[in-house]
Amino acid sequence: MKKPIIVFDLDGTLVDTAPDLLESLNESLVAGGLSRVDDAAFRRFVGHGGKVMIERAYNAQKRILDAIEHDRLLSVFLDHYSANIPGKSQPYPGVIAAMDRFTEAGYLLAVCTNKYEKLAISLIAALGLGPRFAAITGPDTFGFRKPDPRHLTETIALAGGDPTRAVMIGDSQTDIDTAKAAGIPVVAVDFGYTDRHVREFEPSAVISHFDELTVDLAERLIAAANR
Ligand SMILES: O=C(O)COP(=O)(O)O
Ligand SMILES: [Mg+2]
Repeated sequence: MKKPIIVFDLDGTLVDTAPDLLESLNESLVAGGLSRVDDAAFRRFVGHGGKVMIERAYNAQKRILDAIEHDRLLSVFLDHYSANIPGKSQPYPGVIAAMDRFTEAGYLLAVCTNKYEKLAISLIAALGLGPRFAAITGPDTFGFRKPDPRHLTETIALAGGDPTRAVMIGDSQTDIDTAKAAGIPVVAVDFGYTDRHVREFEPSAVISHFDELTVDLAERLIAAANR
């Protein structure tokens, strides 16, 4: 029988990557002659990967970005980001203990992120978390990215998890929309990267600390989804 599975989003959910993403974004904006952005602005731009983040920062400064310049700045961003992994990034409080609880209860763990797969794998490895995950997938793993539900369903399949006993954990509208489209319950953390409160996107549950992510909560959400 396939195992139940918890699928984590990465940026803003599993790991607080904001200081490093912001630094690398600013590196690319300065390379393009734009002003640096602050942490609050960054939270409006993140969620769909580095390329969209740069595009949103450009739009906010009312500048036109052609395809060649976009690719050049994405390279600046990616080179800076990958050279600095893990930087100041840290797993959120309580997330390691939460992963231990689920592993002990027989769950698989996976990561489904809009960060490129290579960056996600190297960040997770640098934090010493790699062996915990049955799959780590990015937008380039299958060729579709959240909110396309196939990014989530294919991650579950790759990990060997049971799609009828799966829960997604995320911090943004992107994650909530993805899970809903896949028919999978979703727990939103309220400490991640979004400029609107996650409650507005109507997740199955909201938590403010990983201590609240119990096996009992996951089982209740799975039971409700299968009724
Ligand atoms: O890098 C991003 O824009 C989002 O990454 P996430 O899907 O792990 O939140
Ligand atoms: Mg996120």
